[in-house]
Amino acid sequence: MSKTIVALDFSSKEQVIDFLNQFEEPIYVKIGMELTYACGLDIVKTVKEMGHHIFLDLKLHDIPNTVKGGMKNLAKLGVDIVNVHCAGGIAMMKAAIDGLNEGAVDGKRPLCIGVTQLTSTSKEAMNEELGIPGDVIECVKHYAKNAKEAGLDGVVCSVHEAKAIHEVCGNDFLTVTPGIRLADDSKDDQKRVATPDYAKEQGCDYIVVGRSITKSQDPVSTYNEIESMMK
Ligand SMILES: O=C(O)c1cc(=O)[nH]c(=O)n1[C@@H]1O[C@H](COP(=O)(O)O)[C@@H](O)[C@H]1O
Repeated sequence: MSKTIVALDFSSKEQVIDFLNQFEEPIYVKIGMELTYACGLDIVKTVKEMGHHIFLDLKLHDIPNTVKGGMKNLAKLGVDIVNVHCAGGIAMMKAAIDGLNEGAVDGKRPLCIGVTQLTSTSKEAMNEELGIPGDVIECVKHYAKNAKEAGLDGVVCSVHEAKAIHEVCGNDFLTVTPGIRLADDSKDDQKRVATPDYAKEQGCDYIVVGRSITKSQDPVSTYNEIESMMK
């Protein structure tokens, strides 16, 4: 199974198909809000029929009853991973799992992971704008413990917190890490970034990579290079 999840941050079905047609084997992809809001959830069916694994990244964050109902319907799509914001709290995360179990296809629900602090958030922004004191790693660990208590399968965090999360929540608890940059890439809007090599060293279960691959001159060779660093 691939360790690199490619973020399909495109705005049309044609762009997605052209991009995916370059790959000879199925890969792991992430369908997020840009693509879903452009194409609707039909895009999930299209990508699934091409044989790819899917992380459906809609980051649910609402009252427990609404998240439960939303997850029940998302579970029916037969994707591999879905997510919520840990900031929604333990009751909301438990409701997400209940909804996924209710909607599970053939008794198998998607994995559910919780977004801790976005990788675009710096310590300064977390302290001053969000009003959360302390170091990012403390907040991320706290959210990860809540996610585990609620029955989630793992969290989204930066590479810099993955090791600490495995220590606190166990090695079976998934760490999915965006904010991946190759040495010569710009950071763009990301703040807590790291290379694939460092992600491997820190024991990240999956890395999420968008622009470094989708905007590469040769996406397939960049993907292969990144994937080989994670093996
Ligand atoms: O949930 C996510 O996937 C996510 C969480 C997070 O904290 N940071 C983050 O960048 N992401 C997603 O990961 C992808 C990163 O894209 P690039 O910065 O282009 O590699 C985007 O699709 C983001 O939506």
